[in-house]
Amino acid sequence: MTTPVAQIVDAAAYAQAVEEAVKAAAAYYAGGTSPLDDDAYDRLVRGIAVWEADHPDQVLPESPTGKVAGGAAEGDVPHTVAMLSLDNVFSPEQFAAWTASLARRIGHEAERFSVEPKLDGLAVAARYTQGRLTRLITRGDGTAGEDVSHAMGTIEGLPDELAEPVTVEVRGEVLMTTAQFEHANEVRIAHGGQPFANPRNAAAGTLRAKDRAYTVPMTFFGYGLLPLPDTEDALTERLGTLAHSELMTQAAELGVNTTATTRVSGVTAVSTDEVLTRIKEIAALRAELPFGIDGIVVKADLAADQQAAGFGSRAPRWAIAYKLPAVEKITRLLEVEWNVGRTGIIAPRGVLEPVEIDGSTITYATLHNPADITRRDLRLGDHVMVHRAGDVIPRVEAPVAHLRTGDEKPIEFPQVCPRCGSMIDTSQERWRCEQGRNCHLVASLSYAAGRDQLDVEGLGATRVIQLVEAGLVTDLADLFTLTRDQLLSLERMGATSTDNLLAALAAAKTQPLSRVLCALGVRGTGRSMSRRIARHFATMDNIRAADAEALQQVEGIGAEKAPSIVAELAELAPLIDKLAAAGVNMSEPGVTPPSETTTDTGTGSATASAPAAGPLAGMTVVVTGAMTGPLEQLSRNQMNELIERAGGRSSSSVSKKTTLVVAGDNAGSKRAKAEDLGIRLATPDEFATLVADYLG
Ligand SMILES: NC(=O)c1ccc[n+]([C@@H]2O[C@H](COP(=O)([O-])OP(=O)(O)OC[C@H]3O[C@@H](n4cnc5c(N)ncnc54)[C@H](O)[C@@H]3O)[C@@H](O)[C@H]2O)c1
Ligand SMILES: [Zn+2]
Repeated sequence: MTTPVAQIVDAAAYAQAVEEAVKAAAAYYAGGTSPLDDDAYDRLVRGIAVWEADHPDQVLPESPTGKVAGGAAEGDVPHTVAMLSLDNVFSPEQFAAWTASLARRIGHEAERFSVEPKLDGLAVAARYTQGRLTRLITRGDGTAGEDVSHAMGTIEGLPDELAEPVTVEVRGEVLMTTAQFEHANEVRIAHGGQPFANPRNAAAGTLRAKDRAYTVPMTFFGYGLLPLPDTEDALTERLGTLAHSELMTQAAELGVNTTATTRVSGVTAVSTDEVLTRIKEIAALRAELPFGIDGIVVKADLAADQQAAGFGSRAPRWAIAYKLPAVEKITRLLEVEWNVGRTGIIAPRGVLEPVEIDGSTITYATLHNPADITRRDLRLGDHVMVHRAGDVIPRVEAPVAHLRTGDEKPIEFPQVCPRCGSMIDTSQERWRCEQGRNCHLVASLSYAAGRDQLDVEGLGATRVIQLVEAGLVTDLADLFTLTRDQLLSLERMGATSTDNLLAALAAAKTQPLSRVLCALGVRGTGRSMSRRIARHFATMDNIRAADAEALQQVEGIGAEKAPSIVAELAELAPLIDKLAAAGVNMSEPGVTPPSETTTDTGTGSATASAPAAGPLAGMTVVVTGAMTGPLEQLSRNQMNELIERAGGRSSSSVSKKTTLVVAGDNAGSKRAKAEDLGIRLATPDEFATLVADYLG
């Protein structure tokens, strides 16, 4: 992993960078939302450090470099021994370099290492006097911390009373497990608050908050145990001589939860290679852990090795954090899509400005549900924190509200099911299409009955829903076997409507193959593609007999699309058979089927239909603007059908390949482009004359 650095060009940029970092760190350590994600913050601080190395006489006193918590946290309770931070490495090479430098300091290789997860919470010192928990202190600036004793009793793993009446200080990380975080947000929302952005923020905010009307549990993991001054008992004397792993066992015996209870740590490894293997194992388990980790902490285990290595001003020299890639980044929420699942659940999905998280580019993230969007007050254009770990679906965690410009737009919720148009059941947090599992059926029937497909008049969404709900129709083919009595049994269905619908369905059976194919809703076969396929193959049997290669002879079907069309048609085989059995037309009028004999000769033009005849033969025609005169009533789809009946090919965009542009009233850019390219233009009237023989 590389460690990029913010470029700082002059003293003014330096001062600005320091100010930005100090503000971000202050928000971060107070449990608020920082305008920077961790990567961005680290980049900035590294840039500051680089500039300071070149300009040592211009270092600002408030600079975050070299300080615990970037100097952003403080307190008035002095620590007996400094509570330091950790230095970082990012790769096996950097880690090997660290162990080598450690060996130089100690005078030999470290005897053995303990390997623990780097828990993503915040450090606290818990003071026990004769076994009773008396004080809780944050890390602060390392020399003094804030008294957070009000949180005693709310932290699991940090008992009020130890198993023995000893006077010691336990150090460790306070965090929220995923379950605790979810619970905390529920409670907070119930009290009218905004949900926390992530478990770390939640733990920091909760630990520091005094006088809250409610308490939410957190969890403690100890990773340090030390004597307190002016005490003399048997334990105090021993503590200074114990290895880290032994200290952890001791802490556990006293009743404190330690990192050793996480299934990923407590192991002491002898060699650098073993440590690296362990690091890899822990990293691989990251997404499954019930709490967040941002790295792995490796410590020289033996007290003697630690003493020989000593401390720097910001971090001990006998421990190192092997950082894992950040799983959270800040990016922008551009749009919200509403997807309907198999069971009818309508789920919002955020479209993001692409952002790289842990090596993958993320463009979508789940937004949970509408209530969650409202609670978080998310808006389009917001900067948002996006979380992704392992193979888990990325999710939008929280808006970074103070980065708003005022141009953000509210997120619109759908009023009806975005797939089938039915009502939405909004009684649960997860919205659901009232059609449930039938949503897809309703949507596909409505589509098939649409104007550009089978054009069944009187079969709108409401009627489709009624038929599906009554159990009369379970697939498209069932429409064509509906009886008069069945229809009459439906509510609001009189004799006239029934007869009209039956007539419309009878007419639909005679629609050309191109429309039947389109009605099947095969992906990638919209109106014009269906027409091209139907004109090429002439019959449904021929289409179904075609393999991917044969399909690619149709203009616009490439190597990618062809196999998926073949596969989908194979899946639809029972439905197509059922439609044919119900008497639905399966051929394209006016097209000669490719002859069997030519197929056998394998001349290459095997499945091609006879060269198109008609006034538009060989021409590519684009229609734009409003049609008038004899063409006035024709929809754009009907115009395209007309073009193809007359032997031409219809297209929606003007290019060098275009032969003719039919430009009606208010034709805009397409007409202009045609003029630019010197393409022949025709008025609707001129065109109507040209294709007069083919007008319906
Ligand atoms: N987004 C922001 O604006 C912002 C601002 C400031 C800091 N940060 C982030 O905070 C991090 C730096 O924070 P830091 O200096 O407070 O600490 P750190 O996370 O770099 O490492 C030191 C801390 O690790 C913790 N820790 C967890 N598990 C441990 C274990 N098993 N043994 C020992 N210690 C363990 C301890 O609390 C210790 O104080 C960086 O990743 C930085 O990106 C972000
Ligand atoms: Zn629906």
